[in-house]
Amino acid sequence: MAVLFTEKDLYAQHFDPKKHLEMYFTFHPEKEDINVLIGFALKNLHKAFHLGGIKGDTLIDIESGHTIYQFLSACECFREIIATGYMDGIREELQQWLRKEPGVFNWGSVGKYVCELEGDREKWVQKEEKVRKAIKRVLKCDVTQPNPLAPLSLPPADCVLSTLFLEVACPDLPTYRSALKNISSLVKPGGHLVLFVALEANFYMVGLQRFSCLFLDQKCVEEAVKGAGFDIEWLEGTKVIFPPALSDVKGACVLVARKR
Ligand SMILES: C[S@@+](CC[C@H](N)C(=O)[O-])C[C@H]1O[C@@H](n2cnc3c(N)ncnc32)[C@H](O)[C@@H]1O
Repeated sequence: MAVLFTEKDLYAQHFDPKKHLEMYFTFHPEKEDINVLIGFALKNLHKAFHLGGIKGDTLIDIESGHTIYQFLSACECFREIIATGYMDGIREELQQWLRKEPGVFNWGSVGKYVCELEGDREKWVQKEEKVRKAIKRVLKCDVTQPNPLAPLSLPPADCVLSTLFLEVACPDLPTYRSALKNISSLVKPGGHLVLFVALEANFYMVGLQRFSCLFLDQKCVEEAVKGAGFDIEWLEGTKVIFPPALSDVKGACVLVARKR
């Protein structure tokens, strides 16, 4: 029997953000396979923002969820970061981290890794504050809408970022392509799109709950990005092998594209 693609409702009811962070976002010697994926993302986001010179006034992150690793390099390059999320509960998780509430996830191991890439592992405390200061707003976002931030209408941003999101939210390629076009409307001509994508995956687990992924190869992603009005400047890919019970993901890529 065909497995149905995970709908939003299942995320609202069964996605455990704390478990997700514990499982996928702690550097641990015993989690070498998972470390490869997060390490790859951090190195390439560092390459895009710190070394690549993508900078400007505003960066919009599409479906930040409850994570902040995607801001660790970008916070040095933008005056304002707008975080977004579809679900109230998930946006609240991020707000709790911003308010430094007790029990929030400790991003120390991930943060220190990025600080080390920037030359000083010990500046993590300052970096954490910088991320908090840079995130000026946390907005509702729905990528199925032509203006994903409706009813707000914001000036087009210098950069739109999205990490590990569209492939878990879009059940098929037409929906994926259309969501990328909707996201594209938020970027100014000449502005950048930065994507971190899980490739060739059908599912990933959070605790005992299975969540779907749209199976994408690199070519599908490249074509969708070009079709949404961007020229790809660079793309870095890697192979990934996870414990089979956790996810059947085979690879990942970070790409940087510029809007025509
Ligand atoms: C794997 S997390 C990605 C979050 C973060 N950007 C990251 O890099 O880890 C997936 C996020 O997508 C959201 N999501 C999943 N399906 C969705 C859908 N159909 N519409 C809107 N959001 C969805 C979930 O609430 C969750 O926050």
